[in-house]
Amino acid sequence: MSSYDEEFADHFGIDNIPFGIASSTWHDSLQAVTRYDNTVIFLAELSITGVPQNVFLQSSLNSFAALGRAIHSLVRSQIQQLIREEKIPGHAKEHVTNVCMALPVVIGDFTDFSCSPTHNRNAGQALMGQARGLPPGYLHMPLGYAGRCSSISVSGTPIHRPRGLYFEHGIEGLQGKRTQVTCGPSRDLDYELEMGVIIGKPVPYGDFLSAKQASQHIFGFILINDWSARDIQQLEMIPVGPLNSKHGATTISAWVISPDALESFKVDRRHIERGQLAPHLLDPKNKVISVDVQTSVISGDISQRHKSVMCTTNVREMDWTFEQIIAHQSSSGCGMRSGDLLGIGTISGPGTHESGCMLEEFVPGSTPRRHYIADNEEVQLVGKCGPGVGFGQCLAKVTPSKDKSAWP
Ligand SMILES: O=C(O)/C=C/C(=O)CC(=O)CC(=O)O
Ligand SMILES: [Ca+2]
Ligand SMILES: [Mg+2]
Repeated sequence: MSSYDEEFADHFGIDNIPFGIASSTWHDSLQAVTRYDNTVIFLAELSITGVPQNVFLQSSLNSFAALGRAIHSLVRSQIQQLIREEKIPGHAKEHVTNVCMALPVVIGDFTDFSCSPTHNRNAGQALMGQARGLPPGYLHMPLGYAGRCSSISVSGTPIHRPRGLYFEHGIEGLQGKRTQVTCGPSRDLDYELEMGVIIGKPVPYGDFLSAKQASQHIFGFILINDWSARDIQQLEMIPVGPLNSKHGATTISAWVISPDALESFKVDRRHIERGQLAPHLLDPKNKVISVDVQTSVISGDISQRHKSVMCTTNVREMDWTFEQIIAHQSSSGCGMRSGDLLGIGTISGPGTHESGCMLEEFVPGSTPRRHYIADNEEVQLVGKCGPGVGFGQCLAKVTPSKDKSAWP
């Protein structure tokens, strides 16, 4: 793992106990780990009861996720007890900079929702040049689109600038005249600050969940950067939604934060003006998780790293909860597998510098602080709930497209 991960020791106190997948010189096969402070603990080395022996030696957390919340809670509390009693054996521990993190789960399906009213209003206007208002379904159900799994990578993995078809434009950007179409590396590569939920206990095909039942199927939460090539998106998304603009890359954070760790950071949700909801979407607890999230763009090389904070906001700004997006996704009877990923959408608040992506700064009439992401720049997302509980970072560098040619 990069030395920058050391900066996040205070996200991983005794009240967190996240789950991840890692290898190291001493543990050369990928396996299940947790993190306490700056120590990564290899779970197969611990005496933990209540789980099948080989679960922690697998190269993904899917089998562990499938065991359900009662087992996850039991394992978490046993780890906490071992840490408190200083009974973690030396050979189970490695410093965070000596391990290599991998994708925590094999993701079979990825859906990305769009639950921020601010993002919905601004993104449409910036892409199309005119105010659109909220889409007709927006207040009735969480709206989403199918993502792609083959290009999801773990924090620290460089991404390639996506290539595709888009309207040729000059400095006037996406608002320029939209006539000539070209094909080449995207010129308007953006990030999207998001959080996602990973499914634990599966939902059989044909069954569905209400929002009230959904929490039993949550394995945990991660940060997501839903990289978005805005020029490609502008040309392709009408009428069936984004495809290659979103599929070129998605970066997720390495540590899966459990619902148990987040329980004490639940707050009352803000009032949302909308009509009656379908019964499966009712969430009578009316609580949302409060996570302070931040996006930064990092330029320069290792000797002179310059970081600009682009956005600071909180996931409680969203109009739908994680339980509601799970309920909605399952309501067709599609079934859900352990490891499936559902993103909540770009987290944008209403205030200044609360936009979870750059596109929103390009709404006609506003003055963006900078252009989209250049090759060799890095984008860092960070999520923190409170003392000892956070997500660490979701970091990735943009490298040039493998093919830099342009057509025609
Ligand atoms: O609303 C639009 O025009 C654009 C939508 C998106 O970019 C899709 C998306 O990823 C939504 C989100 O992250 O909230
Ligand atoms: Ca998105
Ligand atoms: Mg993406």
